[in-house]
Amino acid sequence: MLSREIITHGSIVTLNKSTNYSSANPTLNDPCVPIIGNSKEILSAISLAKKTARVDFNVLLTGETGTGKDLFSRYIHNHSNRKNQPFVTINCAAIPKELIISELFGYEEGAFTGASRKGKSGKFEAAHSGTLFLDEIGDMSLEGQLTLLRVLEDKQITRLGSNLSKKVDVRIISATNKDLKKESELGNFRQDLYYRLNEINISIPSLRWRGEDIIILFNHFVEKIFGRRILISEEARDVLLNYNYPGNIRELSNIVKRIFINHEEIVMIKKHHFPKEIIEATLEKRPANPFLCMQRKQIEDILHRCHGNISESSKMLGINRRTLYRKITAYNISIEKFRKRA
Ligand SMILES: Nc1ncnc2c1ncn2[C@@H]1O[C@H](COP(=O)(O)OP(=O)(O)OP(=O)(O)O)[C@@H](O)[C@H]1O
Repeated sequence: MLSREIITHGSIVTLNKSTNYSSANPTLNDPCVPIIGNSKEILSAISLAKKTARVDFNVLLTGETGTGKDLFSRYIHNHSNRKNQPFVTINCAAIPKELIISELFGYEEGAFTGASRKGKSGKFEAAHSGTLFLDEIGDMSLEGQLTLLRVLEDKQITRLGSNLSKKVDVRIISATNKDLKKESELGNFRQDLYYRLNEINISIPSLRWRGEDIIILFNHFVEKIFGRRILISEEARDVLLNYNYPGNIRELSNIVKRIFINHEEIVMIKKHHFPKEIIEATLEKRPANPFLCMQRKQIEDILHRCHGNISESSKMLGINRRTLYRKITAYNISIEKFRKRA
């Protein structure tokens, strides 16, 4: 088994291949799209995305802002047999309501005031034989939704101002951070379109629920932004694990950028290097991050499996013995009850 020593939060830890943050991640070296993470939650989303890629079903990606929906849409395309064909994206929230139809389906010369002389093809034509990613689909107007539904049913488009229909072969991936089912019940989103788009749903987990990925992703962004690895103090690690990340991975990457701007030369990331509001947010109600509750359960499960043996448990958890003892004390876990079972 490959093993090597790295230093985390000030102490030397021997990591085997399955606990090293870079080699443990099966997708890190993926030539297509690196989706970083090693938590059960993200691995199962990746596995579903991979399976889905092989078939031509429409996919609806759901998840909070910054969780990686855009990344997943590219991952699916890059793993599909359309990978050498166009991947076209449209952000439905960024386009004015009155322009969405012409953006999607194109227009002929003089179709409306301001239409260019030559006319223009739309995103559907551009994505022909490839994938069209409809980002923020929950923000599309009802009129746009109706036209989209017709195209999905007929598999042909008609440019604005034209009588001619064209066949299109496009795989649709959509994404939203809204609860589309609820929106359809409220009448804001067409139910028939919702079911058309949601042939497969992939829900991308929020970062706060992917506790073990927080440090992996943090290290990834540190390496990417600083261009080197940097140690993390134990207190800094606690800040990272305690924070709630409403902006998810985008926010985590921004935190690293802010540390870089203010402390480019540091050799260890310490608590006071974090933006003030992040530290303050973690001081409020504990635990701010529901992962910490899970962490207790995870530690108890491993202690149970190892009959309370600290060395074995710490190896399985990928932390050193001292850290495990600290956590056992902090969570007030009784090791004795696990030892009795031995
Ligand atoms: N698992 C991941 N590994 C590495 N980088 C990631 C991961 N997930 C997201 N990112 C990065 O985080 C940022 C936000 O991701 P992305 O734009 O895909 O999120 P989103 O869910 O589409 O956000 P929004 O709903 O706001 O459009 C991007 O820079 C992306 O590369």
